[in-house]
Amino acid sequence: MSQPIPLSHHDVAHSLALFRQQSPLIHCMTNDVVQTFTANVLLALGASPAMVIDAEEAAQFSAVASALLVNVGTLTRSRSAAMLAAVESANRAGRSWSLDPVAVGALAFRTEFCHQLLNHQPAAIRGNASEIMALAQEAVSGRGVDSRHQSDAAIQAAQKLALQSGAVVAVTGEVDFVTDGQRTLSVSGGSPLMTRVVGTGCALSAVVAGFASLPGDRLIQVASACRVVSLAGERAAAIASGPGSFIPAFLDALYLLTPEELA
Ligand SMILES: Nc1ncnc2c1ncn2[C@@H]1O[C@H](COP(=O)(O)OP(=O)(O)OP(=O)(O)O)[C@@H](O)[C@H]1O
Ligand SMILES: Cc1ncsc1CCO
Ligand SMILES: [Mg+2]
Repeated sequence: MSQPIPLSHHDVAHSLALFRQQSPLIHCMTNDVVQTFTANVLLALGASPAMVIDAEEAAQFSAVASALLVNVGTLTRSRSAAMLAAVESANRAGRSWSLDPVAVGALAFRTEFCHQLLNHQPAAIRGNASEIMALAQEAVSGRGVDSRHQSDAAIQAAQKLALQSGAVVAVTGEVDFVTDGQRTLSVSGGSPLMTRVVGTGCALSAVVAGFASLPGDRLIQVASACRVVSLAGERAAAIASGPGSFIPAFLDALYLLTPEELA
């Protein structure tokens, strides 16, 4: 398997232009902590979020939305049934779905559920190093929702997970690595401040779900999602004085990003 190569600026510019043009409708089945932030991130970027969670409605909606996100951060038994119904319906309708395996490996029910979901053809999986290593069943000591591993330590796990599941896998941290199992791209940028507010990873996963639904090379689309978010994060951090002012600056930076300046 090849060494990571940097994502090209030209590819990010092209993907963002396509994302804005298509304005995907993104069905988010996400955790209770990040609902509003996730919706605001998608709106700032020019997509349309919808948080539909009842099992029957979710199955109905995932068949018509552009993309589905499943995030297990505040999973319950009944939510897992609704998520599975939505995933199966998205697959039947030929829609792509993506997974954020929050704290997988640390807790039994979500771990079992995430492994079950891997059999349902996810288009993309986005997690931190602990999560990606747990999902690929590498030896890890998961601590919950924060990663204890440098993302580069998880590259091999990400490649293995991509080959096992067929998904493009993004493992995020100081540098993000995105792989289809054969090719691996690196995305730098971002800011440590992104880890001092809740939900940047979860919102990134919703953006990944949207980009993964675009036509073209899915590896490049998912890496572009990571770059759009890391660039907005680094711009916001440059003007924020702490976590409180970071959030509005981050939404503004997402809104103001243009394909022209990315190229
Ligand atoms: N040390 C860092 N330096 C720069 N950027 C970072 C750093 N750590 C994380 N990021 C960026 O923050 C974003 C979220 O990634 P992270 O790996 O922190 O997700 P996460 O652990 O799932 O977060 P959460 O669960 O709180 O939503 C990504 O865009 C990533 O590139
Ligand atoms: C803090 C927290 N607890 C469950 S989900 C969540 C947000 C994950 O990023
Ligand atoms: Mg997370």
